[in-house]
Amino acid sequence: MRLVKTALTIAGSDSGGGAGIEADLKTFTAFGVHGLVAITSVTAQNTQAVTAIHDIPPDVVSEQIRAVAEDIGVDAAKTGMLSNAEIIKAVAKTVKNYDFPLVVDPVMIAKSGAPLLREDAVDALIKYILPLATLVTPNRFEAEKLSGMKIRTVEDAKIAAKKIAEETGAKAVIVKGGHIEGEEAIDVLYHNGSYRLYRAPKVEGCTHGTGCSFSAAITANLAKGFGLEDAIEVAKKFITLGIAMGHRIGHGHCPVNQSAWIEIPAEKWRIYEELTRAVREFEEMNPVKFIPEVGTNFVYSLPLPYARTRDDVAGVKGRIVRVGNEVRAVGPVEFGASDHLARAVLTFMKFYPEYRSAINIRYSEETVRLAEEQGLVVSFYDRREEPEEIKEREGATIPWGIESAIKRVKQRPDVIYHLGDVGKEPMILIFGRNPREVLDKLRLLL
Ligand SMILES: Nc1ncnc2c1ncn2[C@@H]1O[C@H](COP(=O)(O)OP(=O)(O)OP(=O)(O)O)[C@@H](O)[C@H]1O
Ligand SMILES: Cc1ncc(CO)c(N)n1
Repeated sequence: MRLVKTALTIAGSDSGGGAGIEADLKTFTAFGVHGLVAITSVTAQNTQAVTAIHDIPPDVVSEQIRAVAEDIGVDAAKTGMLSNAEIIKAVAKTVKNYDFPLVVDPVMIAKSGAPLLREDAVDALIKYILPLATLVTPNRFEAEKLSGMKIRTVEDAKIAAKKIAEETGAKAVIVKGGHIEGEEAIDVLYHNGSYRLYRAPKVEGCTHGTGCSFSAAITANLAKGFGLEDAIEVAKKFITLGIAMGHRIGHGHCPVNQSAWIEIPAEKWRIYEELTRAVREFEEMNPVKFIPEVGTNFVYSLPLPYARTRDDVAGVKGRIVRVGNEVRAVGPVEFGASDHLARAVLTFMKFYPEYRSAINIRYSEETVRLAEEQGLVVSFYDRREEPEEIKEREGATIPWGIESAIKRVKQRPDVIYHLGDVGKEPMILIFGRNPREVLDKLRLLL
Protein backbone atom coordinates (compact mmCIF):
# COMPACT_ATOMS: atom_id res chain seq x y z
CA MET A 1 0.00 0.00 0.00
CA ARG A 2 1.21 3.50 -0.88
CA LEU A 3 1.18 5.63 2.30
CA VAL A 4 1.82 9.00 0.69
CA LYS A 5 -0.81 10.60 -1.52
CA THR A 6 0.11 11.86 -4.96
CA ALA A 7 -1.09 14.80 -7.01
CA LEU A 8 -0.29 15.47 -10.64
CA THR A 9 0.01 18.89 -12.24
CA ILE A 10 -0.31 19.20 -16.00
CA ALA A 11 0.95 22.73 -16.55
CA GLY A 12 3.60 25.12 -17.79
CA SER A 13 6.86 26.02 -16.13
CA ASP A 14 7.41 29.55 -14.77
CA SER A 15 11.15 30.21 -14.54
CA GLY A 16 10.43 32.83 -11.89
CA GLY A 17 9.15 30.08 -9.62
CA GLY A 18 6.00 32.02 -8.82
CA ALA A 19 3.26 30.34 -10.84
CA GLY A 20 2.79 27.24 -12.98
CA ILE A 21 4.38 23.89 -12.21
CA GLU A 22 6.68 25.45 -9.65
CA ALA A 23 3.83 26.94 -7.62
CA ASP A 24 1.94 23.65 -7.86
CA LEU A 25 4.82 21.53 -6.58
CA LYS A 26 5.49 23.86 -3.66
CA THR A 27 1.80 23.77 -2.80
CA PHE A 28 1.67 19.96 -2.95
CA THR A 29 4.65 19.83 -0.60
CA ALA A 30 2.97 22.24 1.80
CA PHE A 31 0.16 19.70 2.13
CA GLY A 32 2.44 16.68 2.45
CA VAL A 33 1.42 15.28 -0.92
CA HIS A 34 3.97 13.86 -3.37
CA GLY A 35 3.92 15.99 -6.52
CA LEU A 36 4.03 14.60 -10.05
CA VAL A 37 4.37 16.69 -13.21
CA ALA A 38 3.54 16.71 -16.88
CA ILE A 39 5.10 19.86 -18.33
CA THR A 40 3.13 21.36 -21.21
CA SER A 41 5.24 24.38 -21.96
CA VAL A 42 8.41 26.10 -20.82
CA THR A 43 8.07 29.83 -20.25
CA ALA A 44 10.85 32.32 -19.72
CA GLN A 45 9.13 34.42 -17.11
CA ASN A 46 9.76 36.66 -14.14
CA THR A 47 7.59 38.88 -11.96
CA GLN A 48 7.26 41.39 -14.79
CA ALA A 49 6.79 39.54 -18.06
CA VAL A 50 6.76 36.35 -20.11
CA THR A 51 9.59 36.68 -22.62
CA ALA A 52 9.54 33.30 -24.35
CA ILE A 53 7.24 30.29 -24.64
CA HIS A 54 8.31 26.87 -25.89
CA ASP A 55 5.52 24.29 -26.06
CA ILE A 56 6.28 20.63 -25.44
CA PRO A 57 5.17 18.20 -28.18
CA PRO A 58 1.68 16.85 -27.31
CA ASP A 59 2.80 13.21 -27.34
CA VAL A 60 5.52 14.02 -24.80
CA VAL A 61 2.91 15.68 -22.57
CA SER A 62 0.70 12.59 -22.80
CA GLU A 63 3.61 10.29 -22.12
CA GLN A 64 4.50 12.16 -18.92
CA ILE A 65 0.95 11.61 -17.66
CA ARG A 66 0.95 7.97 -18.68
CA ALA A 67 4.37 7.26 -17.17
CA VAL A 68 3.44 8.47 -13.69
CA ALA A 69 -0.14 7.20 -13.71
CA GLU A 70 0.88 3.66 -14.68
CA ASP A 71 3.73 3.25 -12.24
CA ILE A 72 3.09 5.53 -9.28
CA GLY A 73 -0.63 6.21 -9.40
CA VAL A 74 -2.39 9.57 -9.26
CA ASP A 75 -4.82 10.44 -6.45
CA ALA A 76 -5.86 13.76 -7.98
CA ALA A 77 -4.72 15.96 -10.86
CA LYS A 78 -4.96 19.55 -12.04
CA THR A 79 -4.35 21.36 -15.28
CA GLY A 80 -2.86 24.82 -15.59
CA MET A 81 -1.36 26.39 -18.71
CA LEU A 82 -2.21 24.11 -21.64
CA SER A 83 -1.01 26.55 -24.29
CA ASN A 84 -2.48 25.15 -27.52
CA ALA A 85 -5.31 23.03 -28.93
CA GLU A 86 -3.09 20.02 -29.73
CA ILE A 87 -1.87 19.77 -26.16
CA ILE A 88 -5.46 20.14 -24.93
CA LYS A 89 -6.63 17.25 -27.09
CA ALA A 90 -3.72 15.04 -26.07
CA VAL A 91 -4.30 15.74 -22.37
CA ALA A 92 -8.04 15.06 -22.64
CA LYS A 93 -7.46 11.80 -24.46
CA THR A 94 -4.91 10.61 -21.90
CA VAL A 95 -6.64 11.57 -18.67
CA LYS A 96 -9.80 9.79 -19.86
CA ASN A 97 -7.94 6.52 -19.32
CA TYR A 98 -7.85 7.14 -15.58
CA ASP A 99 -10.46 8.00 -12.99
CA PHE A 100 -8.68 10.52 -10.75
CA PRO A 101 -10.50 13.77 -9.91
CA LEU A 102 -9.42 16.59 -12.22
CA VAL A 103 -9.26 20.26 -11.24
CA VAL A 104 -9.09 22.54 -14.26
CA ASP A 105 -7.60 25.99 -13.82
CA PRO A 106 -8.49 27.51 -17.21
CA VAL A 107 -5.33 29.61 -17.40
CA MET A 108 -5.54 32.15 -20.22
CA ILE A 109 -3.51 35.24 -19.37
CA ALA A 110 -0.61 35.80 -16.93
CA LYS A 111 -0.77 38.55 -14.27
CA SER A 112 1.74 40.42 -16.42
CA GLY A 113 -0.73 40.34 -19.34
CA ALA A 114 0.93 37.70 -21.53
CA PRO A 115 -1.39 35.19 -23.21
CA LEU A 116 -0.78 31.61 -22.00
CA LEU A 117 -3.49 30.00 -24.10
CA ARG A 118 -3.80 30.62 -27.84
CA GLU A 119 -7.02 32.41 -28.73
CA ASP A 120 -8.05 29.53 -30.99
CA ALA A 121 -7.58 27.02 -28.15
CA VAL A 122 -10.36 28.33 -25.91
CA ASP A 123 -12.94 26.33 -27.85
CA ALA A 124 -10.86 23.18 -27.51
CA LEU A 125 -10.62 23.76 -23.75
CA ILE A 126 -14.41 24.05 -23.54
CA LYS A 127 -15.02 21.07 -25.79
CA TYR A 128 -12.43 18.55 -24.59
CA ILE A 129 -11.26 19.42 -21.08
CA LEU A 130 -14.13 21.05 -19.18
CA PRO A 131 -16.46 18.04 -19.56
CA LEU A 132 -13.84 15.98 -17.67
CA ALA A 133 -13.52 18.47 -14.80
CA THR A 134 -14.40 17.70 -11.21
CA LEU A 135 -13.99 21.43 -10.67
CA VAL A 136 -13.17 24.43 -12.91
CA THR A 137 -11.55 27.46 -11.24
CA PRO A 138 -11.84 30.50 -13.54
CA ASN A 139 -10.96 33.99 -12.37
CA ARG A 140 -13.26 36.84 -13.31
CA PHE A 141 -11.89 37.27 -16.84
CA GLU A 142 -11.72 33.57 -17.61
CA ALA A 143 -15.29 33.15 -16.34
CA GLU A 144 -16.41 36.01 -18.61
CA LYS A 145 -14.80 34.28 -21.56
CA LEU A 146 -16.27 30.87 -20.71
CA SER A 147 -19.77 32.15 -19.96
CA GLY A 148 -19.96 34.97 -22.50
CA MET A 149 -21.24 37.42 -19.90
CA LYS A 150 -19.83 40.38 -17.96
CA ILE A 151 -19.07 39.78 -14.27
CA ARG A 152 -19.05 42.71 -11.86
CA THR A 153 -20.71 41.37 -8.72
CA VAL A 154 -21.12 38.20 -6.70
CA GLU A 155 -24.59 37.86 -8.25
CA ASP A 156 -23.03 37.91 -11.74
CA ALA A 157 -20.48 35.34 -10.60
CA LYS A 158 -23.28 33.04 -9.44
CA ILE A 159 -25.02 33.20 -12.78
CA ALA A 160 -21.76 32.63 -14.66
CA ALA A 161 -20.73 29.65 -12.49
CA LYS A 162 -24.05 27.90 -13.10
CA LYS A 163 -23.93 28.71 -16.79
CA ILE A 164 -20.42 27.31 -17.22
CA ALA A 165 -21.32 24.10 -15.36
CA GLU A 166 -24.48 23.56 -17.36
CA GLU A 167 -23.01 24.40 -20.74
CA THR A 168 -19.73 22.48 -20.44
CA GLY A 169 -20.65 19.51 -18.28
CA ALA A 170 -18.10 20.38 -15.60
CA LYS A 171 -19.25 18.90 -12.28
CA ALA A 172 -18.52 22.06 -10.31
CA VAL A 173 -17.34 25.61 -11.01
CA ILE A 174 -15.79 28.16 -8.67
CA VAL A 175 -15.58 31.71 -9.97
CA LYS A 176 -12.76 33.38 -8.05
CA GLY A 177 -13.19 36.86 -6.67
CA GLY A 178 -9.64 38.21 -6.71
CA HIS A 179 -10.46 40.57 -9.58
CA ILE A 180 -13.99 41.47 -8.49
CA GLU A 181 -14.35 44.86 -6.74
CA GLY A 182 -14.91 44.89 -2.99
CA GLU A 183 -13.29 44.64 0.42
CA GLU A 184 -13.47 40.86 0.36
CA ALA A 185 -12.20 38.21 -2.03
CA ILE A 186 -15.37 36.15 -2.50
CA ASP A 187 -15.22 32.92 -4.49
CA VAL A 188 -18.53 31.53 -5.72
CA LEU A 189 -18.89 27.75 -5.96
CA TYR A 190 -21.67 26.13 -7.95
CA HIS A 191 -21.86 22.43 -7.09
CA ASN A 192 -24.68 19.86 -7.09
CA GLY A 193 -27.25 22.50 -7.98
CA SER A 194 -26.40 24.84 -5.12
CA TYR A 195 -24.06 27.68 -4.23
CA ARG A 196 -21.47 28.15 -1.58
CA LEU A 197 -19.46 31.33 -1.01
CA TYR A 198 -15.90 31.33 0.28
CA ARG A 199 -14.90 34.66 1.78
CA ALA A 200 -11.65 36.21 2.95
CA PRO A 201 -10.58 39.80 3.50
CA LYS A 202 -8.63 41.17 0.55
CA VAL A 203 -5.08 41.41 1.80
CA GLU A 204 -2.12 43.53 0.72
CA GLY A 205 0.52 41.20 -0.51
CA CYS A 206 1.79 39.17 -3.42
CA THR A 207 -0.53 37.80 -6.06
CA HIS A 208 1.66 36.22 -8.75
CA GLY A 209 0.66 32.55 -8.78
CA THR A 210 -2.52 32.83 -6.71
CA GLY A 211 -4.69 30.95 -9.20
CA CYS A 212 -2.15 28.15 -9.66
CA SER A 213 -1.52 27.74 -5.93
CA PHE A 214 -5.23 27.86 -5.09
CA SER A 215 -6.16 25.13 -7.58
CA ALA A 216 -3.11 23.08 -6.55
CA ALA A 217 -4.18 23.33 -2.89
CA ILE A 218 -7.66 22.09 -3.80
CA THR A 219 -6.09 19.23 -5.79
CA ALA A 220 -3.75 18.26 -2.93
CA ASN A 221 -6.65 18.09 -0.51
CA LEU A 222 -8.76 16.07 -2.92
CA ALA A 223 -5.80 13.69 -3.18
CA LYS A 224 -5.85 13.40 0.60
CA GLY A 225 -9.48 12.35 0.48
CA PHE A 226 -11.23 15.59 1.48
CA GLY A 227 -14.62 16.26 -0.08
CA LEU A 228 -14.71 19.06 -2.65
CA GLU A 229 -16.16 21.74 -0.38
CA ASP A 230 -13.77 20.98 2.48
CA ALA A 231 -10.81 20.93 0.08
CA ILE A 232 -11.78 24.42 -1.13
CA GLU A 233 -12.18 25.67 2.43
CA VAL A 234 -8.61 24.67 3.30
CA ALA A 235 -7.29 26.05 -0.01
CA LYS A 236 -8.94 29.40 0.67
CA LYS A 237 -7.16 29.72 4.04
CA PHE A 238 -3.91 28.61 2.44
CA ILE A 239 -4.05 31.17 -0.38
CA THR A 240 -5.04 34.06 1.90
CA LEU A 241 -2.02 33.38 4.11
CA GLY A 242 0.24 32.84 1.09
CA ILE A 243 -0.72 36.22 -0.39
CA ALA A 244 -0.27 38.06 2.92
CA MET A 245 3.13 36.44 3.50
CA GLY A 246 4.24 36.78 -0.14
CA HIS A 247 7.93 36.95 -0.96
CA ARG A 248 8.92 40.53 -1.84
CA ILE A 249 11.12 39.64 -4.79
CA GLY A 250 11.43 40.95 -8.33
CA HIS A 251 10.23 44.26 -9.72
CA GLY A 252 6.72 43.29 -10.84
CA HIS A 253 3.96 41.16 -9.27
CA CYS A 254 5.66 39.37 -6.38
CA PRO A 255 4.83 35.68 -5.82
CA VAL A 256 2.66 33.93 -3.27
CA ASN A 257 4.52 32.24 -0.41
CA GLN A 258 3.43 28.62 -0.34
CA SER A 259 5.68 27.63 2.54
CA ALA A 260 4.12 30.00 5.10
CA TRP A 261 1.42 27.37 5.61
CA ILE A 262 3.91 24.86 7.03
CA GLU A 263 6.76 27.11 8.07
CA ILE A 264 4.79 29.20 10.58
CA PRO A 265 3.41 26.26 12.58
CA ALA A 266 6.79 24.48 12.44
CA GLU A 267 8.66 27.58 13.62
CA LYS A 268 6.11 28.19 16.36
CA TRP A 269 6.64 24.73 17.74
CA ARG A 270 10.43 25.11 17.64
CA ILE A 271 10.21 28.49 19.38
CA TYR A 272 7.87 27.12 22.02
CA GLU A 273 10.27 24.29 22.83
CA GLU A 274 13.43 26.40 22.88
CA LEU A 275 11.92 29.16 24.95
CA THR A 276 10.31 26.76 27.41
CA ARG A 277 13.68 25.10 27.96
CA ALA A 278 15.41 28.47 28.39
CA VAL A 279 12.80 29.67 30.89
CA ARG A 280 13.38 26.53 32.93
CA GLU A 281 17.12 27.18 32.83
CA PHE A 282 16.56 30.77 33.92
CA GLU A 283 14.47 29.57 36.87
CA GLU A 284 17.27 27.16 37.83
CA MET A 285 19.84 29.96 37.70
CA ASN A 286 17.58 31.57 40.33
CA PRO A 287 18.75 35.14 39.64
CA VAL A 288 16.58 36.69 42.35
CA LYS A 289 18.35 40.04 42.20
CA PHE A 290 17.57 40.41 38.50
CA ILE A 291 13.80 40.24 38.85
CA PRO A 292 12.27 43.75 38.63
CA GLU A 293 9.14 44.86 40.48
CA VAL A 294 7.02 44.38 37.36
CA GLY A 295 8.48 40.93 36.75
CA THR A 296 10.67 39.57 33.97
CA ASN A 297 9.56 38.41 30.58
CA PHE A 298 11.56 36.34 28.17
CA VAL A 299 10.51 36.45 24.51
CA TYR A 300 11.32 34.76 21.23
CA SER A 301 9.83 35.92 17.95
CA LEU A 302 8.94 34.17 14.71
CA PRO A 303 11.46 35.04 11.98
CA LEU A 304 10.72 37.66 9.35
CA PRO A 305 8.62 38.00 7.27
CA TYR A 306 6.31 36.27 9.75
CA ALA A 307 6.98 38.54 12.73
CA ARG A 308 4.38 41.29 12.47
CA THR A 309 2.46 41.71 15.70
CA ARG A 310 2.81 40.71 19.35
CA ASP A 311 0.91 37.53 18.54
CA ASP A 312 3.93 36.43 16.51
CA VAL A 313 6.17 36.66 19.58
CA ALA A 314 6.23 33.99 22.29
CA GLY A 315 6.60 35.05 25.92
CA VAL A 316 5.83 33.83 29.41
CA LYS A 317 2.22 34.20 30.41
CA GLY A 318 1.98 36.18 33.66
CA ARG A 319 5.77 36.85 33.46
CA ILE A 320 8.57 35.42 35.62
CA VAL A 321 8.39 36.62 39.21
CA ARG A 322 10.13 36.32 42.52
CA VAL A 323 8.37 34.06 45.02
CA GLY A 324 10.21 34.28 48.33
CA ASN A 325 13.73 33.30 47.46
CA GLU A 326 12.86 31.67 44.22
CA VAL A 327 12.42 32.75 40.63
CA ARG A 328 9.35 31.28 38.97
CA ALA A 329 7.49 31.51 35.70
CA VAL A 330 3.85 32.22 36.51
CA GLY A 331 2.38 30.59 33.41
CA PRO A 332 3.46 28.69 30.33
CA VAL A 333 5.13 29.99 27.17
CA GLU A 334 2.51 31.34 24.80
CA PHE A 335 2.39 33.44 21.66
CA GLY A 336 0.99 36.88 22.39
CA ALA A 337 1.88 36.62 26.10
CA SER A 338 4.12 39.68 26.03
CA ASP A 339 3.28 43.23 25.13
CA HIS A 340 6.21 45.52 26.03
CA LEU A 341 9.07 43.16 25.40
CA ALA A 342 7.42 41.84 22.23
CA ARG A 343 7.33 45.37 20.87
CA ALA A 344 10.97 45.87 21.84
CA VAL A 345 12.12 42.76 20.00
CA LEU A 346 9.99 43.50 16.92
CA THR A 347 11.62 46.94 16.72
CA PHE A 348 15.09 45.47 17.23
CA MET A 349 14.41 43.05 14.35
CA LYS A 350 13.77 45.96 12.00
CA PHE A 351 17.48 46.76 12.34
CA TYR A 352 18.87 43.28 13.09
CA PRO A 353 16.41 40.73 11.72
CA GLU A 354 18.22 37.75 13.23
CA TYR A 355 18.00 39.06 16.80
CA ARG A 356 14.69 37.55 17.79
CA SER A 357 14.97 37.00 21.52
CA ALA A 358 15.11 39.27 24.57
CA ILE A 359 14.76 39.36 28.35
CA ASN A 360 14.17 42.26 30.74
CA ILE A 361 15.93 42.43 34.11
CA ARG A 362 16.14 44.81 37.07
CA TYR A 363 18.19 47.93 36.49
CA SER A 364 21.25 48.67 38.55
CA GLU A 365 24.30 50.79 37.82
CA GLU A 366 26.42 47.84 38.82
CA THR A 367 24.84 45.52 36.24
CA VAL A 368 25.31 48.09 33.49
CA ARG A 369 28.97 48.56 34.48
CA LEU A 370 29.51 44.79 34.55
CA ALA A 371 28.01 44.45 31.08
CA GLU A 372 30.43 47.05 29.74
CA GLU A 373 33.38 45.40 31.49
CA GLN A 374 32.41 42.06 29.96
CA GLY A 375 32.63 43.57 26.50
CA LEU A 376 28.91 43.70 25.77
CA VAL A 377 27.74 46.64 23.67
CA VAL A 378 25.51 48.74 25.91
CA SER A 379 23.17 51.51 24.84
CA PHE A 380 20.27 53.34 26.47
CA TYR A 381 17.34 55.61 25.88
CA ASP A 382 16.12 58.49 27.93
CA ARG A 383 12.37 58.82 28.34
CA ARG A 384 12.85 62.53 29.02
CA GLU A 385 13.92 62.95 25.38
CA GLU A 386 10.73 61.31 24.14
CA PRO A 387 8.86 63.62 21.73
CA GLU A 388 5.30 64.63 22.72
CA GLU A 389 3.62 63.00 19.75
CA ILE A 390 5.28 59.67 20.66
CA LYS A 391 4.14 59.98 24.29
CA GLU A 392 0.58 60.49 23.17
CA ARG A 393 0.51 57.53 20.82
CA GLU A 394 -0.41 54.28 22.60
CA GLY A 395 2.40 51.76 22.46
CA ALA A 396 4.83 54.08 20.65
CA THR A 397 7.31 54.66 23.49
CA ILE A 398 9.12 51.34 23.31
CA PRO A 399 9.68 51.31 19.53
CA TRP A 400 10.91 54.89 19.77
CA GLY A 401 13.18 54.04 22.71
CA ILE A 402 14.71 50.94 21.13
CA GLU A 403 15.26 52.75 17.86
CA SER A 404 16.96 55.71 19.51
CA ALA A 405 19.17 53.38 21.58
CA ILE A 406 20.20 51.44 18.47
CA LYS A 407 21.01 54.65 16.61
CA ARG A 408 23.03 56.00 19.55
CA VAL A 409 25.78 53.37 19.13
CA LYS A 410 27.79 52.30 16.08
CA GLN A 411 27.61 48.58 16.76
CA ARG A 412 24.65 46.34 17.37
CA PRO A 413 23.81 46.63 21.06
CA ASP A 414 23.59 43.54 23.30
CA VAL A 415 22.04 45.49 26.14
CA ILE A 416 19.69 48.47 26.16
CA TYR A 417 18.61 50.16 29.40
CA HIS A 418 16.47 53.12 30.37
CA LEU A 419 16.32 54.99 33.64
CA GLY A 420 12.56 55.07 34.01
CA ASP A 421 10.18 57.95 34.43
CA VAL A 422 7.34 58.90 36.75
CA GLY A 423 5.63 55.60 37.55
CA LYS A 424 7.98 53.71 35.22
CA GLU A 425 10.58 51.38 36.66
CA PRO A 426 14.06 51.62 35.10
CA MET A 427 14.96 48.49 33.17
CA ILE A 428 17.69 46.54 31.38
CA LEU A 429 16.93 44.58 28.21
CA ILE A 430 19.27 41.93 26.81
CA PHE A 431 18.97 40.88 23.17
CA GLY A 432 20.19 37.79 21.33
CA ARG A 433 19.54 35.70 18.26
CA ASN A 434 17.84 33.05 20.38
CA PRO A 435 17.06 32.41 24.07
CA ARG A 436 20.31 30.48 24.52
CA GLU A 437 22.36 33.46 23.42
CA VAL A 438 20.37 35.76 25.71
CA LEU A 439 21.09 33.46 28.66
CA ASP A 440 24.79 33.34 27.76
CA LYS A 441 24.96 37.14 27.92
CA LEU A 442 22.97 37.16 31.15
CA ARG A 443 25.43 34.71 32.76
CA LEU A 444 28.21 37.23 32.18
CA LEU A 445 26.34 39.57 34.52
CA LEU A 446 25.73 37.15 37.37
N1 LIG B 1 -5.81 40.48 -2.62
C1 LIG B 1 -6.35 39.32 -2.29
N2 LIG B 1 -6.63 39.03 -0.99
C2 LIG B 1 -7.15 37.85 -0.63
N3 LIG B 1 -7.45 36.88 -1.49
C3 LIG B 1 -7.22 37.10 -2.80
C4 LIG B 1 -6.65 38.32 -3.28
N4 LIG B 1 -6.48 38.22 -4.62
C5 LIG B 1 -6.91 37.00 -4.97
N5 LIG B 1 -7.37 36.31 -3.88
C6 LIG B 1 -7.88 34.93 -3.84
O1 LIG B 1 -6.88 34.10 -4.45
C7 LIG B 1 -7.48 33.05 -5.16
C8 LIG B 1 -7.05 33.14 -6.62
O2 LIG B 1 -7.85 34.14 -7.24
P1 LIG B 1 -7.43 35.07 -8.46
O3 LIG B 1 -8.69 35.69 -8.92
O4 LIG B 1 -6.32 35.96 -8.04
O5 LIG B 1 -6.85 34.00 -9.45
P2 LIG B 1 -6.07 34.18 -10.80
O6 LIG B 1 -6.33 35.51 -11.38
O7 LIG B 1 -6.40 32.99 -11.57
O8 LIG B 1 -4.55 34.11 -10.37
P3 LIG B 1 -3.25 34.02 -11.35
O9 LIG B 1 -2.57 35.32 -11.25
O10 LIG B 1 -2.40 32.96 -10.77
O11 LIG B 1 -3.72 33.71 -12.71
C9 LIG B 1 -8.98 33.20 -4.92
O12 LIG B 1 -9.35 32.44 -3.79
C10 LIG B 1 -9.13 34.68 -4.64
O13 LIG B 1 -10.29 34.99 -3.93
C1 LIG C 1 3.50 28.88 -16.56
C2 LIG C 1 2.41 29.70 -16.01
N1 LIG C 1 1.23 29.13 -15.71
C3 LIG C 1 0.22 29.85 -15.18
C4 LIG C 1 0.37 31.20 -14.96
C5 LIG C 1 -0.81 31.97 -14.40
O1 LIG C 1 -0.53 32.92 -13.52
C6 LIG C 1 1.63 31.78 -15.27
N2 LIG C 1 1.86 33.09 -15.07
N3 LIG C 1 2.61 31.01 -15.79
